[in-house]
Amino acid sequence: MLRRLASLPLRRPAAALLAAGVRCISSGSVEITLPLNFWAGKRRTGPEKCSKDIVYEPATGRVLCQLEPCGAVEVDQAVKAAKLAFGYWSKMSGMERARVMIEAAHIIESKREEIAEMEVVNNGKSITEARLDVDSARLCIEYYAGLASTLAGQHVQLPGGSFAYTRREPLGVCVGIGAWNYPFQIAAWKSAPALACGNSMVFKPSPVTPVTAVMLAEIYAKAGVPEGLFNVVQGGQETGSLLCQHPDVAKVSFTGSVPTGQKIMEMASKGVKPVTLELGGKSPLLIFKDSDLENAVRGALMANFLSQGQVCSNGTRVFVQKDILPEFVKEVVKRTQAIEIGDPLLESTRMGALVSQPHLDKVLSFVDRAKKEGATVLCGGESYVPSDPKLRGGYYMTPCVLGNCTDDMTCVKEEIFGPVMSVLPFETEDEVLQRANDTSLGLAAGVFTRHRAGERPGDDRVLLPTEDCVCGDGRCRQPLLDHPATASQSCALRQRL
Ligand SMILES: NC(=O)C1=CN([C@@H]2O[C@H](COP(=O)(O)OP(=O)(O)OC[C@H]3O[C@@H](n4cnc5c(N)ncnc54)[C@H](O)[C@@H]3O)[C@@H](O)[C@H]2O)C=CC1
Repeated sequence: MLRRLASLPLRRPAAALLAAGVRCISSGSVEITLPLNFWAGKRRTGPEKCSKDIVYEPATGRVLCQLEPCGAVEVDQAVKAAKLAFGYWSKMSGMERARVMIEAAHIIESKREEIAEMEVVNNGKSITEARLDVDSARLCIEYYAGLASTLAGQHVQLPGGSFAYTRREPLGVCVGIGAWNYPFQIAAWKSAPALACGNSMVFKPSPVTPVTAVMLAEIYAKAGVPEGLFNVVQGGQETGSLLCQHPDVAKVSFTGSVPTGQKIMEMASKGVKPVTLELGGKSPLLIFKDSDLENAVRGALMANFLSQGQVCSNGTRVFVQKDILPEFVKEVVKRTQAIEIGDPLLESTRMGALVSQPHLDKVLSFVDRAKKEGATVLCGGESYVPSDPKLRGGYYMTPCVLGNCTDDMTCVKEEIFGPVMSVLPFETEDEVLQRANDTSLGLAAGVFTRHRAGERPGDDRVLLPTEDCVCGDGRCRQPLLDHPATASQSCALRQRL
């Protein structure tokens, strides 16, 4: 199938690829020469005199493009454009805004493959995952478009026939700062709620993955947002700081690491600006002996190896009840070793490249440290060189399962942000809850069991019932919908049945 990238010149002519019957883009074939900044409705070049950052293609290690980090002048131009657009957009009704956003969602749908391919080229994740990221971005825009026309204030009756009312007003120019693991999706997740409420946005992607946010800017423009409503400025720490400190910025929404989040909160506090921070995690996954092992194994693989393990909410501390530990570990290792690593643009690939060479080195150094601290590498944890010569410079590693882990090890305490699973045995529920919660990076959590808490065999703790049971036994905790007993039957009868 031929897919032509409208905005991104290809190194190899599309016709040649079409003749060969392959997709238009292949790893190693893309070079980006168009400017990656976007404000006031157009792509813009960065400052003339600046030291350029090199952006690499993770699958091959090739140079993809050069980034011109924006300075104070460019940041100011983008914020001014956003301020102007805010004047128009904020006066539109929610329904009018929703119409434009729905149009943007349709355009994303029609360009799904094109966007997903560019995400793969810039980020290194597999094409099957990148397509889902694009879908999630579109769904988010659709969802907030749906909310736009429901935003309303309140009317409050006061004594003596007086009344008060509240209005929901947009803040103004919002800044979005994104991480590199979900570049397109983060840009959509930040802009959709802001735009739905009548705000405008200046978005700064990670300098490692600058490419697809500007595609979103073009999509919004094509959908009909006012010029300057969604802008993209490229750069790293300095550009980000300039945005956070700009006096015309009303709010900052950030996704990234905890240390950067702390700095952003500090900067925003000087201007008394609200912030939304989505930061790192070291989340627990609890696998009880009564769980469906097949489900639990699949869950653990997904919670550790999706996007090469570069997911903030990954369940990287996998606590497994001792009784099933050998069986669980055997199955997890077998399936981890079977994960197909390679060219992220191939449909068969399950794990692509990590985002950069420094990040790969960092993840591998965590594995080394784990070994020194007494963990056992049950599989993987090594750099990997695919057989395809064009991929030899890419940033690949074999997914790793670490056994013999203890709670005090670095691999268990710190966010690795790579394909490294730490397996930890446990005996009782109370023990595992205490250990799972003993972290300053508790972003998410997962549990595999066939019983809800309080229902596990041998667990006599009383839980507040969520639904009334029809059987008349006050101690019954069976949820109504699952209950096989009728109103005339007792729980004892149900148990005998
Ligand atoms: N909770 C969540 O939803 C998510 C959290 N993350 C977290 O992000 C981290 C990985 O992403 P990275 O890009 O390496 O994080 P990072 O914190 O290094 O950078 C994130 C963004 O902040 C910018 N930045 C850096 N210093 C700044 C400063 N002083 N002022 C303003 N902006 C600045 C960067 O240029 C980049 O755009 C991980 O810790 C991960 O857990 C990633 C995705 C989702």
